[in-house]
Amino acid sequence: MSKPISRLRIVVGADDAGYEYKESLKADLAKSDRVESVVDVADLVGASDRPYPDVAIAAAELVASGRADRALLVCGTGLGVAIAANKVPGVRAVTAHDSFSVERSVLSNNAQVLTFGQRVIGLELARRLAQEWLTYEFDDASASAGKVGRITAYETRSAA
Ligand SMILES: O=C[C@H](O)[C@H](O)COP(=O)(O)O
Repeated sequence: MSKPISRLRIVVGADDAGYEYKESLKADLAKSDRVESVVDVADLVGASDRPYPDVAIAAAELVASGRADRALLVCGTGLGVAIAANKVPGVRAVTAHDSFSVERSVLSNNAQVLTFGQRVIGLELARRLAQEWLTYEFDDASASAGKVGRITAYETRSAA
């Protein structure tokens, strides 16, 4: 029997360029039986028009501290929120706009943060990719684990 997938605590966030997609994705996540809870960064930082680095770092810090399992972030391209989230130690954030990359972001890279660009992909594709993303769970016993571990080891060395 396969292991049941964990229910996820997800934080969502967007800047002004990603607001509409974030709202739509948040509503989808709230309805998913794979999701335990959804927190919106805007409710934590007190505004929905914060620059993308503020949003991404606040979300990534929730993931890094263990208060959230994953983050789904949206800006114009998805790139700025990924760059900013990746500055938070322990966080692996990717922009992925296709099904295979979304799958591998979890199964190969154990990325906890997925980002989309509202100005890049259609809403229905973003919604579908977010649903697919929920179905993947990293396997600590997989061949990919050692590779991800080397990223973490570098991070630990460089912080010393
Ligand atoms: O990566 C950055 C995002 O796309 C952001 O939403 C827009 O940033 P800009 O206004 O600096 O282009």
